[in-house]
Amino acid sequence: MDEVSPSNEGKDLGGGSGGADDLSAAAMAAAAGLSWRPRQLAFSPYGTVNKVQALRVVVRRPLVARLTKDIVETYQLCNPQFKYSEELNPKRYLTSPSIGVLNDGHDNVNSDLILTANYVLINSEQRRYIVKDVLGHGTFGQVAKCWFAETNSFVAVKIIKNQPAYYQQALVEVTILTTLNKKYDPEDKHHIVRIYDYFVHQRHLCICFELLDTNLYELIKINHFRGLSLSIVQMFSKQILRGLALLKDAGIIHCDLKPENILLCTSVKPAEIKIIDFGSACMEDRTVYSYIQSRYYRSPEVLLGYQYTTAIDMWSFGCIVAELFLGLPLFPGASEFDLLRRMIEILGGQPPDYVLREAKNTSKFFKCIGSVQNLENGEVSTNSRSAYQALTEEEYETREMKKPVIGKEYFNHKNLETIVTNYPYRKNLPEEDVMKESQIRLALIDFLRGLVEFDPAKRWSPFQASKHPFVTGEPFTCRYEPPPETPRVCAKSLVTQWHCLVSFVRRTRDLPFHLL
Ligand SMILES: Nc1ncnc2c1ncn2[C@@H]1O[C@H](COP(=O)(O)OP(=O)(O)OP(=O)(O)O)[C@@H](O)[C@H]1O
Repeated sequence: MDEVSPSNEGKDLGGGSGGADDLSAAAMAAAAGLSWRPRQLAFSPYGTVNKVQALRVVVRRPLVARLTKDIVETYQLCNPQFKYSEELNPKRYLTSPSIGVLNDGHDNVNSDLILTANYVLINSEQRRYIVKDVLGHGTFGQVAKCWFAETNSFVAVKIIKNQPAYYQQALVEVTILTTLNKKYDPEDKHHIVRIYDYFVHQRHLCICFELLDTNLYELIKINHFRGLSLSIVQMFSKQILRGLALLKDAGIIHCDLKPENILLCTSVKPAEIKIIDFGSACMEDRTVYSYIQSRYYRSPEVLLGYQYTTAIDMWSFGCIVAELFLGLPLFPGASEFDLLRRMIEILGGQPPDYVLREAKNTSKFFKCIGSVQNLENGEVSTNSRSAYQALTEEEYETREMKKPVIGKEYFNHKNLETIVTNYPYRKNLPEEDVMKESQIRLALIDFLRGLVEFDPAKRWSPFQASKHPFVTGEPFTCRYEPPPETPRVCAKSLVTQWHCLVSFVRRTRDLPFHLL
């Protein structure tokens, strides 16, 4: 599912457009709990201008304004035979390519439904969602901003590609989100996107969500890839942890946690974020896919082909927290070899032997050195040294018959401690604040150490991480010892939800495929 979404691949890590002003406005507003909106754009006959400029245009050009406002009447004055018909309006295509070649001309070559402005999506109860814009594209399809007259509000509708595999996986997304929303978070306190509706339109499964705003990657980009302030990183971390705690209780693994999948809420709740995109998610006891997670946020156990649990989301979370602070990904691996090489260098360690011994891909990245002694309890020891050593670039090339792809270095320092400690302080920060921030940075390093921990069994759970001084704001005095983990709640209701979905699928006459 992932390579799927590797926004990684072409991820723009430098430059970027947009104003730092917007971000500082966003950040300040968020910190103060105030509403913030990015600069708003409007369309005019002179191209795209902001609202203030647009107003000036109208004031200066009354003739143009008059013509545009009463254009039909004006045409009728010129030609009394003129009749206006909406059907004759040129269509504004929102989907590209816009040539209908599949599904009786409704879909393009990529199996995406061809959307135009004001296209109407209709659910099984004849409720209408009017498409106004496209918010984003992904592996699974397109996400459109729609007007839903019944509630007098905008919503986001994910229109899944008309292909069996995507359809089936999207049903999993529906199941998982419905259960999370209804059963585990009825009061909407855990920062998980709300699902409102789902239906089939022209053989496309459509999933209707609450409308959210910019994602965290875009937020960092607006800030020219400079990190966010520590108070904002702390605030976002707390919220994401609430979401991850819920997922753990429900026995669900997100499998694609990354800044692009964490969205700011709309102006109603400006400093709030929500986790989206459960299209790759799975239940902890059904981990069927081995190729998951976007590369920069991929955990060592997934990379090595070892069994995985909800702990893989905690690894991704650690990478996200570091990125929010640094403005750049912590492990921007250009290939899996490069990813592992960076992890080993920055963290100064490697996956534990018990993982390397069992993992399917160990021989791709490691060579076995030294003899391994089996202890009575089944553990393996090499007198505290590992029995495995990571391959050098040359050794990898000899084994794989190709050079490993190595990406650019973004940090001047080599390990986590020095990268965080030496990250430039904000300009003109008073000496006293520098001292305070340096203490919080120490807390951040300790926090990250518990998250980007090679050993999945030692990696902190959401509950354990949420008690860390970096999150609670308590003074950081010494290395954090996490409290014992709380017992897991059984995720029975997912099964119930799955049965509801099966009956939905059987009931739906418009179904394109025999799925179940
Ligand atoms: N609820 C929402 N409100 C606003 N925008 C949204 C919402 N959900 C999704 N989007 C936008 O649509 C994009 C694609 O959505 P999503 O990640 O769910 O699709 P996907 O096909 O699963 O993507 P991926 O290839 O990353 O797995 C997001 O990056 C985001 O910009």
